[in-house]
Amino acid sequence: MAQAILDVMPGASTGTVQVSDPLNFWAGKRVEPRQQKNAEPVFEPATGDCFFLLGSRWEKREKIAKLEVINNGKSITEALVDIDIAWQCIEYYAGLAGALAGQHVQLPGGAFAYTRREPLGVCVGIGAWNYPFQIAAWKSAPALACGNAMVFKPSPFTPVTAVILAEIYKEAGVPDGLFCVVQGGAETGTILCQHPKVAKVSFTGSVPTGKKVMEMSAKGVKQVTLELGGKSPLIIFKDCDLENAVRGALMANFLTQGQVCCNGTRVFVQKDIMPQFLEEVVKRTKAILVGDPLLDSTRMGALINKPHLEKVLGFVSQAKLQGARVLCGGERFVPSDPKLVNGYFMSPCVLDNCRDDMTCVKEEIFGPVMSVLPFDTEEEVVQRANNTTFGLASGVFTRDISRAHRVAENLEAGTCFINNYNISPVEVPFGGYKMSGFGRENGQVTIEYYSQLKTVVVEMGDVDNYF
Ligand SMILES: NC(=O)c1ccc[n+]([C@@H]2O[C@H](COP(=O)([O-])OP(=O)(O)OC[C@H]3O[C@@H](n4cnc5c(N)ncnc54)[C@H](O)[C@@H]3O)[C@@H](O)[C@H]2O)c1
Ligand SMILES: NCCCC=O
Repeated sequence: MAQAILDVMPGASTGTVQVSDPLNFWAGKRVEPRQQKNAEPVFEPATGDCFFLLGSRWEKREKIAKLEVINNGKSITEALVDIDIAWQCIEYYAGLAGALAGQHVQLPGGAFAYTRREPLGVCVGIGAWNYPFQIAAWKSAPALACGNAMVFKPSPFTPVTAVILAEIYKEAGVPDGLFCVVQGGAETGTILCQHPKVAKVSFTGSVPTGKKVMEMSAKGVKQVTLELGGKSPLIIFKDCDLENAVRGALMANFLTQGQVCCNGTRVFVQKDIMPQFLEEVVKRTKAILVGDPLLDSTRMGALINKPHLEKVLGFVSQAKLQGARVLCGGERFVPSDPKLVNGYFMSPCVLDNCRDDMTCVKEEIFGPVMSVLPFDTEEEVVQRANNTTFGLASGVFTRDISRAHRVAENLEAGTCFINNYNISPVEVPFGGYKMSGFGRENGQVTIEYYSQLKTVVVEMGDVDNYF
C-alpha cells in the first residue's frame, strides 16, 4: 500500500508535507501569534519540514488547539473540544480495526463460503476549513483502520493542523507513505479525484464542489463519500423545557462562528411560546463574548476570511430587504484590542419575521445567523422543515416522547437530535440525506465505506459435470 501511495504522490512520506514556503501558512491569519507558554515553532523554515511539538499528550493537545485557533479563528474552548473529538475518533477506529470480520455461509453438500473485508486501496480525503483537524481525523482514522492508505488535502485556508496529524501518525509508527498531506486548492483536488490509482474519495465541502467530485469520481468508477452543506431545521414545541431549547438553539447556530454544516439555522418555534423564546434567545445571543479567540473567556472568534465575512453580512442585508427584522447582531464587530481591529469578526445575529421563501431561510449562510420562524401544528412544521433540498441534520425540543420520535421519523435528514443539538460522539454515524450527501462518517458503519467485501466460495465435493 505504501508503494501505491507513492505512485499517487511521488516523494511522499508520512509526516512530511510538500510546501514551498511553510511560513506563508501564517499569512492569512487574523490574530497576531503571541508569545505563548510552550509555543515552540512548528515548521522548520529552512527545509519546509514540519516537526511535531514536544511535550506530554496534554501539552500537545493545547498546542494543536492553538494552531487551529490561529489558522481558523474559532475560540480556544471549541478548538480543544475538536482536538479531543479527533483523538477519540482515532482511538475508536484503532479499537475497531481488530474487530473487522467476515461471515461464514454454509452451502449445500458441505460446500461453504466466507467473506473477507478488504481495503479499497489509496483513498483521498478532501477537507473543508471549518474543522480542519477533526475532518482529517474523521477521514484518516477509519481509512487506516481498514488497511487503506490516505492522501489528505486540507482546505487551502487551513493547511496547518492536518500536517500535525501526519506527524502524530509518524510518531506513532505509521509507515512512511500511509498517510500523506498534500496542499492546494481546486486544481490539486481535481488531480487527486482523477488519479487512476485512487480507489475512493471522501469529500467534505460545499454542494457545488461535491457535485464536481462525484462527477470526476464517476468517470473512474471510484467510491465516494460526500459530506456537504445544510440548512437544517430545529423545531421547538410549546411543551419543551424552554431553558434547554434556548441553549439548544444557541448550540445549533453559533459554534465556530456559525460555520458548521449541520447547524439548525431554521429555528421553528410554536407560536404560543414565541415571545418568551425570542426574549431569552436574544438576551443570551447579545451576551456572547466575541473577540480574541485565544482567550479562554471568548465564546466566538473570527470568521474564516474577509470575502466570507462580507458574504455573511450580505445575507443579513438581503434578509432585511426581504422583510426580516434583526433582533440583534448581524454587523461587523471591531474588538477594542488594537491588534484585532482588522479581524473578520461579526456580532451573532437573530432574525425574526422570517418567511420560508426568504433567501436567509432557504440558503446555507455558513455564519452566525439564526432565522426564527413561527408555526402552529406538528403536521405543518414537519412539512415546512422538509421543504428543502438539504437533509444533513434536524432537531426537536419537546417533552412529549411520542411526538419526539414521530417527528424524528418524519424529518428527512441524516441526523435528528431530540432535546439537544450539535453533539458529535464518534460512536454515532454522521452524514446527509438528499443534497447534503451520502455515505457516513463515524460509527461502526463507516467501516463499510472504507472497505470492500470479497466472497470466497469453497467446494468440498466434485464439480458438476454439465458438459
Ligand atoms: N457535511 C459535513 O460534514 C460538512 C462539514 C464541514 C463543512 N461542510 C460544508 O463545506 C462548505 C464549506 O467548506 P468549503 O468552503 O471549504 O467548501 P468548498 O467546497 O469550497 O471546498 C472544500 C474542499 O474542496 C476543495 N476543492 C475545491 N474545488 C475542488 C475541485 N474542483 N475538486 C476537488 N476539490 C476541490 C477545496 O480546496 C477544499 O479543500 C459548507 O457548504 C459546509 O456546509 C460540510
Ligand atoms: N462537529 C462536527 C461538525 C461537522 C460539520 O461542519
